[in-house]
Amino acid sequence: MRRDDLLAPDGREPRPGEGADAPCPGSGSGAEDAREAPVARDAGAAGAPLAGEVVKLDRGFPLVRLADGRELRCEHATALVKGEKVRAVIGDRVEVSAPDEHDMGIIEAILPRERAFVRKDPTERAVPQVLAANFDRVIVAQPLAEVNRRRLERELVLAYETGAAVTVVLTKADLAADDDQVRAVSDQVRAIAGPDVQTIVVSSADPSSAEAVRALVPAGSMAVLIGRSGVGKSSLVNLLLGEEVQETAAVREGDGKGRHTTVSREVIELPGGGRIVDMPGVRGLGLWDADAGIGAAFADVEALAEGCRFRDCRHGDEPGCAVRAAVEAGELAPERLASYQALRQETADIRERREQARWAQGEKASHVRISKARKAYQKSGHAKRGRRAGR
Ligand SMILES: Nc1nc2c(ncn2[C@@H]2O[C@H](COP(=O)(O)OP(=O)(O)OP(=O)(O)O)[C@@H](O)[C@H]2O)c(=O)[nH]1
Ligand SMILES: [Zn+2]
Repeated sequence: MRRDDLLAPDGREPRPGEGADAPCPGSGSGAEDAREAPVARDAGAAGAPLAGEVVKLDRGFPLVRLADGRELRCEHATALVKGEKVRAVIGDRVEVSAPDEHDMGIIEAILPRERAFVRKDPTERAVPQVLAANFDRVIVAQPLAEVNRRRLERELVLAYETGAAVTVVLTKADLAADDDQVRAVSDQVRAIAGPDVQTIVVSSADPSSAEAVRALVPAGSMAVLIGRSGVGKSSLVNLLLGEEVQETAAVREGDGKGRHTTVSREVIELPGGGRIVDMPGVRGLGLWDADAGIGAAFADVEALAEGCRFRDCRHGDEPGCAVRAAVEAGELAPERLASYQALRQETADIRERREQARWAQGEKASHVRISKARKAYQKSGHAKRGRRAGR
């Protein structure tokens, strides 16, 4: 997908589905089908496309909520997906048609995204993958008693890169040894996340702990919730809802169906009018465009780097490196510098792969142009005449 697909467009129409009453049920199959109202065929088929928003994505087809609140399963128009790997993602605003002969709607257009959460496609060498669009906040969940610093740094880079507001939620606080551990971990996380990021401690043993999170997702806004499997995202969503809507691991383990991992992505309406997307299955978080994200997540390192003698200092063994000096003076943790350098290297590598891919594609395209030109030439008869003349 082209980068400009992700850029901010103009003013927006009101979000379709805003103020809808019932929260979406869990990811169990079948439940959502019941809510799919048959679309007024003539409305779409008559010409004017219907505005909608992708509110659920699972292994099947996107579920689009139309401006009037009805929901419709959709497939992509062939013209939209031909050649390019364009797919509507959760939060996308789309235009759909509903032709008479189809039992599904057709996504004719995906409107430019105000914001997108993008990672490197884990199955491809140099292809981006958009996971969600048009949200206002990214909530990064980490288990308080087992914070994975490197994963947190990566999650923060990706979250910052979106340009949305960022919050860290430390989950399962009841598993902490004592209040001292809660305070110590919160302080460490604050040091990593930076002074602008709010860090909230929650526990499903204390439902009121989620209040501070709910306050960050006011009416009309949407948050996406990321974090590794089992960190307690679904449990947090249930706390925010005040009821069991998202199925959690414990529920599933109980019925002997093995470890549950949420597979669908859906927009969930919260009681206060805000909306949240539980983003499951985000295991690999390969960086795509991440320069701004790294700059924001490692603002401390970049501020120090201003003092390096060379503008392109890699903070290795260059003379006059202010960053290394800070490490040696004990002002910057060596592992933080190591993370910074590793993430910078990762973006440099992906950039190079993109260049290579672009180059290879350009070569393929010119090959096609040459063989087309050759065929046209041969068809025109010039080739034969040329050959005869050369004899
Ligand atoms: N002790 C304790 N356990 C919790 C808490 N929150 C969640 N858990 C447990 O942690 C496990 C995983 O919780 P989930 O909410 O399903 O985790 P998830 O992040 O949604 O996992 P995926 O759906 O795989 O992405 C379950 O067994 C929950 O009961 C908490 O605050 N305290
Ligand atoms: Zn340096």
